[in-house]
Amino acid sequence: MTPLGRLAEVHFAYEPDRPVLRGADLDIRRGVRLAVLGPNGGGKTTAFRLLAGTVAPDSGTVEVLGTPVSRSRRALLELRRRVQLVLQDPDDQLFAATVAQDVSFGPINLGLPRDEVRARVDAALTALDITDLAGRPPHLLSNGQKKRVTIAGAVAMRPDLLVLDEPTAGLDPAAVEATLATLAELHAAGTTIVLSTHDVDLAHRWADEVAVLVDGEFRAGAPDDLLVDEKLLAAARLGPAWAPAVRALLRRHGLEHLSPSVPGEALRSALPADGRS
Ligand SMILES: Nc1ncnc2c1ncn2[C@@H]1O[C@H](COP(=O)(O)OP(=O)(O)OP(=O)(O)O)[C@@H](O)[C@H]1O
Repeated sequence: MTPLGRLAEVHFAYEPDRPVLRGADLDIRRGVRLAVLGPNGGGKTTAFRLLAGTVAPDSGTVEVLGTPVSRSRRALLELRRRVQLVLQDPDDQLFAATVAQDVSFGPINLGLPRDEVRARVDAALTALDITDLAGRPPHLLSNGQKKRVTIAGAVAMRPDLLVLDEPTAGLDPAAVEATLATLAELHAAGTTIVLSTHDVDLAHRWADEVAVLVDGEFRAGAPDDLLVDEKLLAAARLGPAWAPAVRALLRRHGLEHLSPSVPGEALRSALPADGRS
């Protein structure tokens, strides 16, 4: 089946002698939750920008639904319906006088009727739990609130593929959980989601697939397989993950039905007595 998004043998450099992607291959299957991990400056944002058509590869192909991404005006407008990229820093994306105006910008640009725009904006603000912010100027919001507004703006476009650059960076733990819960709802509603993160445990518990970007190339696979590879994690400057280790421990005790993300008390009461001390 044609993947929703694909990078094949992609080479890319902003400056000729500083390659960022060096033959990168990545398939994004429809319906997947894919976490992309890698060191600072590794090229995660760049790969996302290629998918969104804001930069073009030096060689290789970038495709969305089997069609090469073209940067003509018309093609980019069509691409915006399919792929929405939420940047890491919300200040790079927010510019309207109010939150509601900001979220309505994309749907208005699509030329949708006014009622449809209003319905989409209402639905997006509700999905992100920010209806109370609708009339506020974005620049007066906290970073976490701004992040939710930028995600709402992308959601209002009803994309097939939602790409989020470090959506949980800088959020307090409750906001991280709220963001993940929202992403779970969007995913359940049929959106394919790709996010980047430096948090291996978050990737492990959230993603169906992970892709680790090292030396300009992706290694992709199942979280349980890839995120226990200490050499790979070290190469990607990522810390060792607790979750895969806990899962292995649970398996050893015949408790594989429990999730490593089960809160501590439930886990303790479920562990055999010798594991409790
Ligand atoms: N507009 C630009 N012009 C020149 N170099 C750039 C530009 N944008 C990014 N780079 C360089 O490209 C490389 C990859 O950057 P990119 O932002 O894709 O990495 P990243 O994996 O998203 O990093 P981080 O984890 O820090 O967000 C870095 O070395 C960066 O300095």
